[in-house]
Amino acid sequence: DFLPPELHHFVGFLLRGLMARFNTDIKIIVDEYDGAGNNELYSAAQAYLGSHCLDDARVVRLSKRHDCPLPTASLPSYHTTHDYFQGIPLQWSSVVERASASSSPIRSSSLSSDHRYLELSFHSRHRDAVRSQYIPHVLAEAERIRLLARERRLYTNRYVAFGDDHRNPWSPAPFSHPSTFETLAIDPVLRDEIRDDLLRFVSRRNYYSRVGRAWKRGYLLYGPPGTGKTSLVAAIANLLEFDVYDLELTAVQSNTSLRRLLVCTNPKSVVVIEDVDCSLDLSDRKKKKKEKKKKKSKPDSETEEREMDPSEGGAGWGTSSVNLSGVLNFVDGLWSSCVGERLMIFTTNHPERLDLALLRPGRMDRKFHLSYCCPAAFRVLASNYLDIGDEHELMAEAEALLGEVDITPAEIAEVFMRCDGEGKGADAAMEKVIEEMRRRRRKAAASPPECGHGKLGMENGFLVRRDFRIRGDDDAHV
Ligand SMILES: Nc1ncnc2c1ncn2[C@@H]1O[C@H](COP(=O)(O)OP(=O)(O)OP(=O)(O)O)[C@@H](O)[C@H]1O
Repeated sequence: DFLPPELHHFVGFLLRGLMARFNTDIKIIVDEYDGAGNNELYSAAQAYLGSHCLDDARVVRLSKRHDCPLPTASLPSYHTTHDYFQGIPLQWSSVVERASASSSPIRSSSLSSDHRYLELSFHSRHRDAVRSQYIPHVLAEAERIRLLARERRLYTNRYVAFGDDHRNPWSPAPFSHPSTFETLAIDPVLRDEIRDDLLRFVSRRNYYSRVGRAWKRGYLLYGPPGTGKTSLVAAIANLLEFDVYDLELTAVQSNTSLRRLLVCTNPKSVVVIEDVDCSLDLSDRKKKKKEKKKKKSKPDSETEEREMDPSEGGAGWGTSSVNLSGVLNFVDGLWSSCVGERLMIFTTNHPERLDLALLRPGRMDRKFHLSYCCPAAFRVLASNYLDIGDEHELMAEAEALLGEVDITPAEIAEVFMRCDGEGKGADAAMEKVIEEMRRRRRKAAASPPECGHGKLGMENGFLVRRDFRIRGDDDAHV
């Protein structure tokens, strides 16, 4: 009190200098923000200290993120904990400076008004060991803790639709589609083949890394509408307990956005693009070139008409500028180096409209044809919807008719749904379906064979396109 303020300052300065000579401790300050954003070292140290504190500290701060089943621990503010690394005693303190008390330039650049930091103290003789070994150790441990938490994530699978929130384009919801491989009415051989392929895929983490391939698989599900493509996607997600990312290509602005979306997906996910032939122009480039040539040779008025035809699609439908190259990269680009297994499923009613580059193995590893209802699939539907089996008196007739007419599982399911379950209702439902199939058979017998061109088929497991035109019964040009 007797000293003038200037002397105060000077004496304080001298005393601090003197104490520093005797004090051999060193302090490292790890700020929460580093001026440009979050300081990764701060988060890593908090994760490291959290797991450390859980073991022996008297006070621990716990928090839980919505997508993580386990809470994460950290060192509470204004608390201190001790650590030993290779015999070096270390002390960590969590400090918060209120806005008015702090003069840090970093605080002003952060969003929070408080300045949070961790203070690491240790003896000066350990300076090198701390810098070159302890800090990397903290970072590595934090990464290990992060991966462990991720692995322990509960995969109650989610349905994630593509939304318009720019920062979080995927809007998740719990996935609870009831479709399973047991309820699916498809050829049992095909069903088992798909199931085996999926189970082999998910169990082959090491195999994929050994052969130098990204751990991903692409499926093309093709076939007429109502044959169970969407139901199969749901059954796959349920079988593997994967999240479903439902992507609407036309809603994606650009190839870059498409890539960004994919990077935002989690491991153990199915990315689905339904009716891919309808969303963008991903048609065969060779075919398009031929068509262009044809167009040039046609009169002007006809050309204009074709240019206006929206059914031709084309990159840039609506406001989207996603094109074939973007989709090819999306399916098989460098993004696939993202950690974890991913399944990509495209569905279409018209596989012949897709560019062959999209169909090649590596992009579409397997192509599954879901076709009209076969007898085995019919039995599954009859059992699920009507609770009847092979012994039903009309079963044999229904199965015989299925060999003659095309009817989809969706159409049969709809007839079954309209009747009241077991007993008389089941008989009536069977009769209705049989009547409908008889009607189709009569119609088919009365009408001439259909003209068409460009058919798709499977040959030795490969998708093959045969360009041919049928003009009549015995006038087929291949
Ligand atoms: N194979 C099937 N097994 C069981 N149910 C089916 C099957 N196929 C169709 N269904 C029934 O028909 C409805 C339509 O099926 P789904 O949407 O899976 O067909 P899709 O092939 O995806 O049709 P689209 O090509 O028009 O999208 C579903 O609600 C489902 O109940």
